[in-house]
Amino acid sequence: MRALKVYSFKNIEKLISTRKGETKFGEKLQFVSELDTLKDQKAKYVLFGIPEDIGVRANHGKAGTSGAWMAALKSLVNIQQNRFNKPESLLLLGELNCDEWMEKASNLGEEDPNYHVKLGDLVKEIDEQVSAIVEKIVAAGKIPIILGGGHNNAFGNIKGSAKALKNPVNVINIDAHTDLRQLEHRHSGNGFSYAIKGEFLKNYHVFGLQKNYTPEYIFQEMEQSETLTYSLAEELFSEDVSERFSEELEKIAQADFGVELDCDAITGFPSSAVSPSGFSVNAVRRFISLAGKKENCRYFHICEASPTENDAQTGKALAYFISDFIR
Ligand SMILES: N=CN[C@@H](CCC(=O)O)C(=O)O
Repeated sequence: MRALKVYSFKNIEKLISTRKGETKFGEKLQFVSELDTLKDQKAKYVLFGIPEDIGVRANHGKAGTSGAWMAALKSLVNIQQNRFNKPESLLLLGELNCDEWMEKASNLGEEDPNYHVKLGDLVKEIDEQVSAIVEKIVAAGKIPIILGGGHNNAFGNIKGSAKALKNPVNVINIDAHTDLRQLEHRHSGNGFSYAIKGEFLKNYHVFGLQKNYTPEYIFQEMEQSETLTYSLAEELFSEDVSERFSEELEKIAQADFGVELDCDAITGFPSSAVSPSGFSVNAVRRFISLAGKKENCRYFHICEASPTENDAQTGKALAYFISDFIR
């Protein structure tokens, strides 16, 4: 965990716009000085960020997911503390300091024939750190909320949870893509393939998979498997989508499971693979709220958001997802 930057109140103090007579969420968040003391804390949820976009770049995607963490944090600390929002239940752990990896990635030449493979090597290093942090949080009996970063970090989340629980976990992934791409170099499109290979992932459901983004070999692979299932976005659009989500959630939530949200599942959401078609922000808020209430829910990962500079709306949406999950 050499790269974990543990936060204290000082790290967020300047982000909070205080107002007389009101208490902002950031004013009452919990902190810890060392990861090892987590189990003694009363907060149920532990939030940390992964400001990187190396996995996305290794997957030929649009860079920018490294900005999601700060955008989310700025909004989160400024929502209201009130009867609906209880910051005492959330411990702000900090961030995985990705500066060194980001620096190394930017020094790689895109003309290098091994450019993507070299980025993949950096992703592997990030994987190790993410899985070690998630393992510690889950082993302490807490629920990690991970804000990425690319969807490559699903691998570390799943591996860390499975190691802590000593069993493979289930996952429900709200996503336009399966991220079951080939076992080539590590990137944001094959986190779940590697989790299956490592025997960390058991039942996997993709909710909102889009027909236009999925290669035929992945459809075939999923159909041949007993553990991989999907709900097609095109079919969900004409149904009561929350009810369909609840049905799939019931199956996955029979055992320990994680919730993955790839923001490219949301219509027009600034993300690596932004899409003109998808779920509404409000529909996704409902899914998250339903999933967060399940007893077997072990982690929540929000990824692939790619806000532009001074894009407060994206940060707000990310903060709302966090507040919905812990409510
Ligand atoms: N995690 C996203 N994976 C998608 C999108 C790639 C992109 O960023 O454009 C995929 O591999 O198809």
